[in-house]
Amino acid sequence: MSTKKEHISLVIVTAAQMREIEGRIFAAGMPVPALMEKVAGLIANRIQDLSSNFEQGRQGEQVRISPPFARIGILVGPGHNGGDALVVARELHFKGYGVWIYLPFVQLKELTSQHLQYAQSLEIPCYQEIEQLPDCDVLVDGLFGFGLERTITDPIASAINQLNEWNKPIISIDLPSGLHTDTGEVLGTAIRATYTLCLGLWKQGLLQDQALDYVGKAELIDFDIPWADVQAVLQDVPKIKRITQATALSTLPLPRPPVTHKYKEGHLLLICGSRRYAGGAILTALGARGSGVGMLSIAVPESLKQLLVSHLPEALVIGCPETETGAIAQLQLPEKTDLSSFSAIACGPGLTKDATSIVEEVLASDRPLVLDADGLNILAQLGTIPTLQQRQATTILTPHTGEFQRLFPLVSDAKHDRVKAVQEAAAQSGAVVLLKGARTAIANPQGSVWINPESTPALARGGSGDVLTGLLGGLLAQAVNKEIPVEDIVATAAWWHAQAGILAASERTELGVDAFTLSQYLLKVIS
Ligand SMILES: NC(=O)C1=CN([C@@H]2O[C@H](COP(=O)(O)OP(=O)(O)OC[C@H]3O[C@@H](n4cnc5c(N)ncnc54)[C@H](OP(=O)(O)O)[C@@H]3O)[C@@H](O)[C@H]2O)[C@@H](O)CC1
Ligand SMILES: Nc1ncnc2c1ncn2[C@@H]1O[C@H](COP(=O)(O)OP(=O)(O)O)[C@@H](O)[C@H]1O
Ligand SMILES: [K+]
Repeated sequence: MSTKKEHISLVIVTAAQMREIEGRIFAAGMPVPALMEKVAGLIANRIQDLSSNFEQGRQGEQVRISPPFARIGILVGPGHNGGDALVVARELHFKGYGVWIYLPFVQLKELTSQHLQYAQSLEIPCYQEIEQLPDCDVLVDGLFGFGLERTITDPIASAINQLNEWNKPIISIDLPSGLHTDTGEVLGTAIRATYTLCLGLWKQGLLQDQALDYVGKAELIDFDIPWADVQAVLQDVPKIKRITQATALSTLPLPRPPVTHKYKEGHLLLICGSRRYAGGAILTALGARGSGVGMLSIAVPESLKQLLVSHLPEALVIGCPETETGAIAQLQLPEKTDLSSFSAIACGPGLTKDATSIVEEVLASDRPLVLDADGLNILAQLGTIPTLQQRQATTILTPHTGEFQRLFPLVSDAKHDRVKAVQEAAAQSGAVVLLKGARTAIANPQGSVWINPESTPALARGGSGDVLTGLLGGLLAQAVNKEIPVEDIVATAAWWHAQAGILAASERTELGVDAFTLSQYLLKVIS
């Protein structure tokens, strides 16, 4: 992959940014029709590749969907998304497919109207009513792209609902029609795509959790947007980027220097577990082990010590005095050790809310700190923003949506726009915030955001977050004294964790990825 292509695959844009980039290309002399022709030609080729893979059983037989058998329905909207679709219709017609157009609009943009006129001159049938569209093998959705700003109403809304009910493969051009380009919100109703061919640059809405039921498998159609134009538009605004394998691997502590020792490779202190939640401590520790951290110390209630030692013989397990309820009552570190002895601290999984004083103690330390689970619930009780304002060192918070709402009740709704919510939370708290979900989003206080674009619902399972906390803590400890931005390390952990889930699910199904198994797949991702 060329450097430019690598850069392009990282970028995430809003509709306004895309329009500005597009405007620069046109202002530089690229004719609008030429760009549409180029883009739609690429889409038509990709649809040809994809549609040959859709097989449909008819009376028990398997039929390959390729010319001259294939019947393709093209859904055309009034703007340039519809223009793209009409060029695709024409190209597929010439390739020998049976093509039918559904176009429920009268007012079209000029270029779209010209393409319609030509398609009609080729005698490609065109219908205004969805009922008239013959039975098709595949539908191509060019109703709306990034120009959609208003809620879709009838009759288009009913037509979209009906198209979804047909259960045919649908390939959406740019984004599934009906999704808000930035938030991924459904504007009334939306096409449920099998594939989404995103044009030029990734649109932010495609990476928001609420869009995922509609997006299907998403891929980027690169049409050679000049990098200078992307930079010119994006340089002054907070950068929102996709985590890729290349970005994630670039911050891994590999290769190790030949001359080193265990403390140089990071010393992580985990503080986790209670009598009630013993397993969470083991899973967090296994995540930390997976990170390769040089030295691992684990503070647990005394009654869990033997259990932890038997699972992690390499770790230094610190048994602490416990409360009546079996939570850690006091951090009793070994002689000559205090919190400043550690490269990083990860605190929270399985603590219960009875460990408030422990969380206060780590918050008061000058060490980089990951807070998760009960660590976050306790922070919320202490008062997130005023408490974090006292901290000088790095803090990383790793909430799921429920924890996020408890931590940041005044931040805008994380269900509506996760990217905006995580940006606001990081800006207000000064922490790096990782908002868990199907598309985990990570923000730093300056507004930079990483989004993890690939994961698996196999991870929606108790304990998988504990593995992430340990893994992240281990990577953070190894990065101490290295000049890697903290949010990049957090992004690497999120990517690694998700990839382990994907790999495990591919070998064991989505039901086979318990948190222990997940921890065992971490190494396989990078080896
Ligand atoms: N960027 C690039 O580099 C390239 C972009 N390209 C393509 O252009 C697409 C963007 O095109 P676009 O700007 O024409 O907008 P698009 O998404 O087709 O829809 C807007 C139309 O819908 C209408 N409309 C809106 N809401 C509505 C509603 N609720 N119900 C009914 N109507 C509604 C709205 O009408 P109006 O608001 O004026 O009434 C307007 O006419 C982009 O996604 C990509 O496919 C490529 O060709 C080349 C490279
Ligand atoms: N639908 C999903 N798709 C992908 N990843 C998911 C999904 N649901 C949850 N996850 C991931 O699984 C992990 C769950 O963490 P968390 O909610 O803290 O669980 P626990 O506290 O039980 O360990 C997070 O990393 C989250 O991003
Ligand atoms: K579309």
